[in-house]
Amino acid sequence: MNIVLIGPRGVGKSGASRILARLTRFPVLSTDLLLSYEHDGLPIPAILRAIDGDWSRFRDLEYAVVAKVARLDGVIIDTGGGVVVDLDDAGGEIYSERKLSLLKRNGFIVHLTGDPARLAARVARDPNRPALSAAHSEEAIMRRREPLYRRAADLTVDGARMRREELAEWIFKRLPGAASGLH
Ligand SMILES: Nc1ncnc2c1ncn2[C@@H]1O[C@H](COP(=O)(O)OP(=O)(O)O)[C@@H](O)[C@H]1O
Ligand SMILES: O=C(O)C1=C[C@@H](OP(=O)(O)O)[C@@H](O)[C@H](O)C1
Ligand SMILES: [Mg+2]
Repeated sequence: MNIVLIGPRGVGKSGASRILARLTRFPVLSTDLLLSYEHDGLPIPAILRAIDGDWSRFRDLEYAVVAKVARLDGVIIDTGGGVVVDLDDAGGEIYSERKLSLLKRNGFIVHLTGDPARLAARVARDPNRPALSAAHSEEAIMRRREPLYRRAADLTVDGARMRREELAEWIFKRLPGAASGLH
């Protein structure tokens, strides 16, 4: 079984993944990093520029990575904040049945949640996070995605409620046996 971290940008998925790796002895695979790996090491903003900012294509590339990584067993999957979405014909974000059904087949989905206003301020300072939309604020996008994360989640926890180590231990205690690294 895998452990899959989902949630908005800046909530602490990557940080929590690293601590969970220590506790479970599972390795971490980041979908964003694997996407970069498959594009000759280009960072995410550069991949987006190379596809002319086409988020629908980005979601297809992300899907291809998810399809591969979800076949592994005994890994922590650190996802990008948009893993729960695909785009409909009008460009609106909808629940990504195709990505989540793959991740859920052999994965325990841990949702980190946090206050969208605080998270939006945190990611605004980070040059490695491309703007998600010219039309909508990061905060509005995070609020709209919240029910999609909840729909996917096996476990939801407020990422800001505890220190990072405490948070990872809180999650670790609630993992099903097969995902705890103890089997
Ligand atoms: N619990 C926390 N308290 C304070 N800062 C945090 C916490 N979790 C993460 N951060 C900081 O927020 C930023 C985003 O964390 P990161 O793990 O990269 O989030 P994500 O992978 O969900 O986008 C980093 O600069 C990190 O140091
Ligand atoms: O929220 C999103 O749609 C995205 C989040 C990013 O990952 P982080 O959540 O690690 O910032 C990255 O996958 C890409 O920029 C798109
Ligand atoms: Mg991350």
